[in-house]
Amino acid sequence: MKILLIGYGKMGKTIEELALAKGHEIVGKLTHENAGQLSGFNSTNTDVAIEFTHPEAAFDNISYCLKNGIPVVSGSTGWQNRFAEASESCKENNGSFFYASNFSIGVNLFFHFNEYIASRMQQYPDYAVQIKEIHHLQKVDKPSGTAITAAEGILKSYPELNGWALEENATDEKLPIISERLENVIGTHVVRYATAIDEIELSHVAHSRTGFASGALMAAEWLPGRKGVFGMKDLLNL
Ligand SMILES: NC(=O)C1=CN([C@@H]2O[C@H](COP(=O)(O)OP(=O)(O)OC[C@H]3O[C@@H](n4cnc5c(N)ncnc54)[C@H](OP(=O)(O)O)[C@@H]3O)[C@@H](O)[C@H]2O)C=CC1
Ligand SMILES: O=C(O)C1=N[C@H](C(=O)O)C[C@H](O)C1
Repeated sequence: MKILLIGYGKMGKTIEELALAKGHEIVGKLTHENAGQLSGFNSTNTDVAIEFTHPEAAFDNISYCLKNGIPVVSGSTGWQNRFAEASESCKENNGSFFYASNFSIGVNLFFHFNEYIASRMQQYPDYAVQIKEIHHLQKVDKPSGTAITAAEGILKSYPELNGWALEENATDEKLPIISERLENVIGTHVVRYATAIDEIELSHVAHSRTGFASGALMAAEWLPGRKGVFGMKDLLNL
């Protein structure tokens, strides 16, 4: 496949390595410096774009692909306020759009178990629920996209909670998310149910970016030829 990498940072480079090993061709590698070259790509020279950039850049990159007939896989986080608009653009353009806040199979299993555990724990109100995420110092958004997806999975079973909030802004009716930034942490997520007596935790710890990159590549191989908005539940049948 002819793959366009929109974003050639930590994720773009890891995806490139896996894609080349699988015999794919990289037709472009876009960063801040050459972002203007995006206008040279279209459905005649690109089979699929993989977009891992920045909260400020993701929506425009995805829109460009959808308007120009390029199936697009995006993992950028921190732009969820425009996700509905991107989905609408996908419909209007009869496009192909795959989004995941986290592409690793392990995290998607974690999401699945998280929803099940929340549905059971909701019956034990003594247990206070919270999420903690830890990432490297370069991460620009907080909380992580993964923590937000996990929060949404919990909130389905906790109608008494009115959304999530970062711990520093949380009130009693919000699901608190603690965000920590530490050197060289790839991505750690923990859901904790605690009383004064004991606690129960579900955690996922990424040891490298390979899981994110291989999931994104799997999505890129799967997407072309399918029309609509898709996610990991579609790919993994979870
Ligand atoms: N869904 C998932 O599984 C995962 C998601 N992520 C998310 O992916 C995103 C990228 O992460 P990561 O690779 O670690 O970040 P990096 O900062 O390492 O790389 C970002 C890349 O995007 C480029 N970029 C920024 N703006 C634009 C633009 N307008 N057009 C083209 N390229 C642009 C940067 O260019 P330059 O270097 O010139 O600034 C850089 O090459 C983040 O939002 C992160 O949260 C990360 C890991 C997994
Ligand atoms: O920025 C990162 O590095 C990561 N971002 C994603 C997120 O915000 O959830 C996924 C992963 O945790 C790594």
